[in-house]
Amino acid sequence: MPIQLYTDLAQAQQGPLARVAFDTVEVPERLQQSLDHMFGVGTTPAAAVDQILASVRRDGDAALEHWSRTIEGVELSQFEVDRSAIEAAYSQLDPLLVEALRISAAEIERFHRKQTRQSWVDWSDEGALGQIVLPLERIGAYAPGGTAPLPSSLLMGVIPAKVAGVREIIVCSPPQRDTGEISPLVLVAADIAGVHRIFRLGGAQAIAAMAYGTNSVPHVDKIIGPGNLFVVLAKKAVYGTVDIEALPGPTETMVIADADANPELVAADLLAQAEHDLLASAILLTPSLELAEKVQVAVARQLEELERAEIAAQALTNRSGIVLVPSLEVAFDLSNAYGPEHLCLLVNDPWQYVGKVRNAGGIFLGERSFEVLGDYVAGPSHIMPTGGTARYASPVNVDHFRKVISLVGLNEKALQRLGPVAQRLAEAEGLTAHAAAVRRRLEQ
Ligand SMILES: NC(=O)c1ccc[n+]([C@@H]2O[C@H](COP(=O)([O-])OP(=O)(O)OC[C@H]3O[C@@H](n4cnc5c(N)ncnc54)[C@H](O)[C@@H]3O)[C@@H](O)[C@H]2O)c1
Ligand SMILES: N[C@H](CO)Cc1c[nH]c[nH+]1
Ligand SMILES: [Zn+2]
Repeated sequence: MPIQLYTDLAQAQQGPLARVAFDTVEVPERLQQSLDHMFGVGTTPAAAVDQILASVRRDGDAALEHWSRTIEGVELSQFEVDRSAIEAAYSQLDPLLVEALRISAAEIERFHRKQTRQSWVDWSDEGALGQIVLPLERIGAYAPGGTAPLPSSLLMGVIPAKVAGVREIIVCSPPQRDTGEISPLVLVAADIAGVHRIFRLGGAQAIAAMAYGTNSVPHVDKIIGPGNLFVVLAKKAVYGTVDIEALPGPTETMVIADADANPELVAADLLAQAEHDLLASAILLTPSLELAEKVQVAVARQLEELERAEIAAQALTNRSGIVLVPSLEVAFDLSNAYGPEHLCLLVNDPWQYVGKVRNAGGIFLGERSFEVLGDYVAGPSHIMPTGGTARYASPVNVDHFRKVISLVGLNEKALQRLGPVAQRLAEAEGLTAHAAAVRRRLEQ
């Protein structure tokens, strides 16, 4: 069976439910072979990423050319896509597909327009305090495209930035191995989303280019967007030089299902996310042994029909499983400890469980409100935290593209009330210049 059934909870906690840090993740054989080949035998993903980042920082465009040749297998002398290629991309797509991208973009925009946060100033007889809310100046969005171009991820990252009012949005996405070009789907999505500049760059080298800047690629204030292990490790490493929104890495789905769930649909939802990446994870928690066994059989059968069966099968073996739990209560405890990117509730009356969820990127309620709808058109950004980071991180949203400046406009009355307090605290900290700045005013 391609997906293991765990009837022993302790075993599941050592297996698929165990959280492994991004930089110590067990590397699938196929990936290790490509690392051995390009970076030397035994190189870890983290060491490869460090090497890429250091060289782009040092050698700029020359390093980008080198890594595009070595990793992507394409010769690039120009990284930026010009306008004519974007216009040509429209003619390569079925108009119905362009329409689907537009509908998706409109739904994402509609959802994110709800996320309003205004500047405010609060006046009183002591003067005013407030906050100025400003959009970031320039952000970089990463649109994945290694194993498949993901125009949906571009829309999910860029549209919230647009709604926030970011002045300049650049995008990096990997060139396709056969053409050396970004997929027309991604180019059209970028145009619909209102991207300003787009670069044919993938993986850690794309993240390095946007973080440090090169002659061709401007450095940005913040990098957002999902990606594979290389993208996640690179974003983690450049944090501080730039901001990042979170660490949305290889897709994770956790399904909690009861005995009444439809095993064919549960299997379909697990496979839909397993097909993303060798390191994707798809986990079912259920108190019903009958459902667990039916899902196991359905996964095996449906897997055979998939074009990406090889990737999905590896993901199912590596980091996935069906776990028999004593009760739904225990399922929610396990889910909160794991903090999945997606939590799908295929149970009777799913709304009654929402209050039990403390850690998850997104909750999908019921059979008709499944994750693939969220992947494309529901409205919330599908860029969600993975690797357990849902304990503290959120899906991409408008606030990721805004910053706050505090406003302090106090008057004499406030000085008389608060000045002595500040002076006392300054003296307690041994900061006599601070204390003097207060005292001089109080003595005037
Ligand atoms: N969490 C989320 O919100 C979310 C959303 C969408 C997609 N995803 C995830 O995004 C990922 C997309 O992955 P992908 O691989 O298709 O595309 P990708 O664009 O993220 O990564 C491809 C790039 O990885 C680099 N790379 C690949 N193998 C390498 C190697 N051996 N050494 C150095 N660099 C290497 C290459 O530069 C390549 O262009 C998946 O894991 C998917 O699950 C996550
Ligand atoms: N499931 C992914 C988020 O983890 C997003 C995606 C893009 N395309 C299809 N699915
Ligand atoms: Zn998906």
